Amino acid sequence: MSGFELSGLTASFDGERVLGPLSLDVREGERVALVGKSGAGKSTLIKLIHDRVDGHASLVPQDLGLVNGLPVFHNVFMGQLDAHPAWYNTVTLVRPFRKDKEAVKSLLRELGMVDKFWTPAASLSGGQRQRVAVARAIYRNANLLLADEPISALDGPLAHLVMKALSQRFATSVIALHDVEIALAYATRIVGIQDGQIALDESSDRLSAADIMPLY
Ligand SMILES: Nc1ncnc2c1ncn2[C@@H]1O[C@H](COP(=O)(O)OP(=O)(O)OP(=O)(O)O)[C@@H](O)[C@H]1O
Repeated sequence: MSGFELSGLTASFDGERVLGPLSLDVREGERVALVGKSGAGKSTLIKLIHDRVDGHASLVPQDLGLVNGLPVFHNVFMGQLDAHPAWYNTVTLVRPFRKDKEAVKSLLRELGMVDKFWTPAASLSGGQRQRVAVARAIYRNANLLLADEPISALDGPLAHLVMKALSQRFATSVIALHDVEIALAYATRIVGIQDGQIALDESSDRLSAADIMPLY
């Protein structure tokens, strides 16, 4: 699965509708940025898409979902847990295979994190944790990327490094981004969420930051 066509997307909390009903079709090769103010419904939409594509996506959740007691290597390896039999994953916990170590190392090198290979996730900074979650999503190697604010803890150059790595690896993606300039630079399509509805849906080359600001 890479693109998708979803309709009837809704979410409610405590009986109150916070999202939808809305439809979202994403074609293969589209890079969609979800923008909108805090609380608009971006995270909820990403979670719904993830549920509806039945896990056939690489996911960077907002809470990252790292296992603090495990080193960076194992956290990244987790991206491919379901690609291996249980015995392989159990052996990897104690004595990882060389080919997996090399593959994870090369990814971490690209993200400027190779020196943290054996560092427990609990000892990482916020930006380092974010890059581990990004590495895990890349390592999973799905055809679709779903990411919720994957660069919110990164400074300018690192934010660009991560966005470039994600753009190179995933032809099709839906990424919630609070940085409008980055959204315009990396996405092919901007979907603006306001009060749980799609308030803007436009090709990014037809938009400027000023067109997006009314959403905030
Ligand atoms: N677990 C929850 N329980 C109750 N309400 C929730 C829950 N999760 C989200 N909401 C509500 O749903 C709405 C949409 O939240 P959501 O996290 O999707 O927004 P967002 O656009 O991702 O915001 P942010 O940019 O701050 O992450 C908000 O009003 C929020 O308060």
